[in-house]
Amino acid sequence: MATFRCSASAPARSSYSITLLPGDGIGPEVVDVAKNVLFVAGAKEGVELRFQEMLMGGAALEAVGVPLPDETLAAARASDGILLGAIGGYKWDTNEKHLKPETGLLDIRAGLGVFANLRPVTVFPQLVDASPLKKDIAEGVDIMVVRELTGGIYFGRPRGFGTNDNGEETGFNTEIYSVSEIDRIARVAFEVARKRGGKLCSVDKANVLEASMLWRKRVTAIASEFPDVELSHMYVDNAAMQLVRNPKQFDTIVTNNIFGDILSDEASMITGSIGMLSSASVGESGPGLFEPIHGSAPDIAGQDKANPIATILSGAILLKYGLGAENAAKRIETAVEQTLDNGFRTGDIYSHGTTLVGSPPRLGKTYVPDFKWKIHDFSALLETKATSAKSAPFDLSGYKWYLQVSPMHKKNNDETPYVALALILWPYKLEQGHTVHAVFEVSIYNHSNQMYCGCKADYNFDFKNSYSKKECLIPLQELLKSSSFLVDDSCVFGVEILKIDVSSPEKKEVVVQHKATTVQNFFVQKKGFVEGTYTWTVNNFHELELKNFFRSPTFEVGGHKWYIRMYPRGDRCSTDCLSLHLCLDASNDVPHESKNVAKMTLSIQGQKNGKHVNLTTGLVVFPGSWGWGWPNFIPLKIFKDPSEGYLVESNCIVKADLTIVGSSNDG
Ligand SMILES: NC(=O)C1=CN([C@@H]2O[C@H](COP(=O)(O)OP(=O)(O)OC[C@H]3O[C@@H](n4cnc5c(N)ncnc54)[C@H](O)[C@@H]3O)[C@@H](O)[C@H]2O)C=CC1
Ligand SMILES: CC(C)CC(=O)C(=O)O
Repeated sequence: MATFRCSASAPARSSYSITLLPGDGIGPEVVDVAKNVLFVAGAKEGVELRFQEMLMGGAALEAVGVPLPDETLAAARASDGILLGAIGGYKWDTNEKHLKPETGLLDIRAGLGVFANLRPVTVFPQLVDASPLKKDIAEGVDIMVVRELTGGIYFGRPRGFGTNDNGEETGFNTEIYSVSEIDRIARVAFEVARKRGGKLCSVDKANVLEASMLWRKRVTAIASEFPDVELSHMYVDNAAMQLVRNPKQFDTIVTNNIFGDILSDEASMITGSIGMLSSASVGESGPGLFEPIHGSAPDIAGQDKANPIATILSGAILLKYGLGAENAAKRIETAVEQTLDNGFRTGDIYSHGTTLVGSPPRLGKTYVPDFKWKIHDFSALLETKATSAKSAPFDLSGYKWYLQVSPMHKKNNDETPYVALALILWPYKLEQGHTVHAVFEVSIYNHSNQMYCGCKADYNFDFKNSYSKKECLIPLQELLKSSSFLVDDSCVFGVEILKIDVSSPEKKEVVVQHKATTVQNFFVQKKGFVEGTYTWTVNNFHELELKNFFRSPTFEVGGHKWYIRMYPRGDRCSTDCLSLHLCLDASNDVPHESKNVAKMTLSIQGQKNGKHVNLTTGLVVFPGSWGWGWPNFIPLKIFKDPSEGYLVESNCIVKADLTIVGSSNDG
């Protein structure tokens, strides 16, 4: 007799509503990823998923003052399935019980009547090395923990704080189970065990606790309904030990609420990380609640470190058991396996020789951007070894902006190259003392779900800080292997500027003018880059030093005439540095339709020890452009220090290396 709802038997439909409860900490990060995965898997199998995000936990406390708003419970009840991230955080740890995020979680479980919590503990062969247990112990482990979820000590009454006979403060809880509560979870567990290896181990503390004594009595009684399942009993302290000594002895475990909570966290480590364990909570009727077993992990929240697999797999069980959409679920399971096969790992499951990736929650859905930049022949861009490429400028709200892509950007302490984007504000229009605070989204187009996805960022631009921080979007290897982002060796990047605040002596607010989208194409030359080098020896620096700037003779590379401009005391954007720019000669006629894209390196040669100062950037030759360079090329103190060898007597040597890597046009 099946006593829990499994909608594999529900009538197949093609459209379902899913309630998302992102919650707190890493909850929104992992739910965002899982949502995208669910969307794509569903779409590929003709299953339309309509998502509705509701408040819960600390997020709900902040917004409406309660951890489980009535609307959230109502929306969850009315939907076909619920995907929950995690709740909780330091901020609410000392709140009164009814104002704790955890109370919201207990209330939704009770409110939905999801008394049976199924937690699969499966060691992926690819992750055996990530397990802290020896390979021969961890390999092949496949356990199902069936945890009772709406009874026991988490809900039992009386509970509270009091005073004992000595006048001392006390805290107390009640571990209580009724026969019907035990019988129904036992039946679920026997059903589950019957479909698996046919072995059920009931875990309790019947040597001490009355609630456990009743538990053992009833589980034994229910066993008579399942003669094909072999039942054993184990005390919880022994079970905790056996799980690390010999986990393969277990097939299905059934236990109460608190023991299930603790033992499944322990068991998760056999698989490598708590970030791997999904769960399904089901009741006799109504939608199921699907959630990773981990909490909100405030220690890593917002740091791009969360492992989203537990939530992604919770999404897969939602599809399979919640909606009966087996094929879409299978797609997700296969995708997880392929990701692991391809060697991608978040930090919690990282092992030597694999590729460390951040959880990609940063790739949340973004607006369709103001500025779209399509890079054709992306792999050829990598061959140029360009550290970055810059778009031609686009105009917005009275300023000139650029997008910069760095295809191999490395974060601190992380060897993984990422494709990163930065927004650049052309600084020369900014007055001293003006700061432009821009809130923006940088994104990459996902061809699979036809969405731009990326992350939100903000930056205070001023005339000395014209490049925003580089925002890592996706590991380069992941981009190269994906069919979602890279199509025909092309990918599309974007930036949407959401808000601009200018603080200046006459403080003004700028209304972001969302005009027609600007589109640019960047065609990377597949081979045969045009290259040129020019060396300029300045013989009389001390004489020229009195000028604001001076220039080299003209030289020609790639059909353009160039010269180098030096500001011996720095340009208006520099701070005690020598400024160096590469400029286009006025006689250039730059065509409107297609502009050259180049990589340039300027260097000042070390004449004593061969230690040169080199700086490299990408540039686009567009009508009206006159130069590119660095206000702070080298501090004047170092440049003029005779021991450094950059200025010898009054001589210095400047070199320009130019490579035309492609062309750009307006799309
Ligand atoms: N279902 C839920 O929403 C649960 C919520 N909580 C709440 O979460 C908060 C933190 O509790 P903790 O005891 O620290 O447990 P936790 O599960 O949030 O974190 C324990 C450890 O595991 C790591 N971890 C967890 N999930 C991870 C993931 N996906 N990827 C990589 N590492 C991960 C964390 O960084 C931390 O070091 C508390 O407020 C607690 O009440 C705890 C357990 C369950
Ligand atoms: C946060 C608690 C309410 C529950 C818990 O730890 C869990 O169910 O994993």
